[in-house]
Amino acid sequence: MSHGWGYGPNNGPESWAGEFSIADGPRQSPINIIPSQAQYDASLKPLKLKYDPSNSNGILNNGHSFQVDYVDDGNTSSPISGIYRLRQFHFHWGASDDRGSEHTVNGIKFPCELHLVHWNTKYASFGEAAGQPDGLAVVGVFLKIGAANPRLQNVLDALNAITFKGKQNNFANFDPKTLLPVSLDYWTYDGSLTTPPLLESVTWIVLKEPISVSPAQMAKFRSLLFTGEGEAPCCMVDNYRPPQPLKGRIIRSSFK
Ligand SMILES: CCc1c(F)c(F)c(S(N)(=O)=O)c(F)c1F
Ligand SMILES: [Zn+2]
Repeated sequence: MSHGWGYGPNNGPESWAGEFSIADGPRQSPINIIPSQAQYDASLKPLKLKYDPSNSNGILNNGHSFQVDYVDDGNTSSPISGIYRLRQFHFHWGASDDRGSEHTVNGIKFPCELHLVHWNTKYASFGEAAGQPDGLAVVGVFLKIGAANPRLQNVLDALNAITFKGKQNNFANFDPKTLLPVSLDYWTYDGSLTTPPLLESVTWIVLKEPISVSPAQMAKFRSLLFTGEGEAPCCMVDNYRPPQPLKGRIIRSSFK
């Protein structure tokens, strides 16, 4: 019997506050972004993302999503004001194309959302940074149904080997910068992890421009399982937390 948090009827986002009281905290994520209410901030720096593909370290089905991990003790890249290191990237998606993203824009849900998780190297480790209000920076990228995205294909082809929870495989020399859209215009706000432990340590950087994904590619995401080998299979879908109360926070934009 699998215990612990998840996305099912008995252990999903509405139940997380039972074990993680910060779920009702002042800076929870995701949120609904209303562009007309965002404040343009000319002092926001352009996003400079630079990664070393040789640091990609493997792909893992962690039972909630899948993630591509990066060796994060190498040289640093300075993607956001300060020195941040890429730790991993992962996705959230729906059972159908009408839902799946965590952030929404004017209440619109996208079928999928990519998260690139970075930590602030003013702290000694990811674990320490995750407990600090300025410890993490996550870049969020929406995926929108359209033409097949060739840059996603290497990642999707690797999913066949990690269908079950706990499965991992090599995944070398992948530059996640190739997944980013042309425009790096973004919204930014102070938030949290969107999964337990829901720590309020994330500066969110949500890109305005989505990348494309085809219906067939979305079916690849949905071929994963939340469950392990030998368990009754449960499709890995709808692994997203819905938008949380803004509680007076300001959303800033890097663009007019
Ligand atoms: C604890 C590892 C972890 C996650 F599992 C996670 F889902 C996210 S999220 N959805 O907020 O980007 C993180 F940022 C993160 F660091
Ligand atoms: Zn995420």
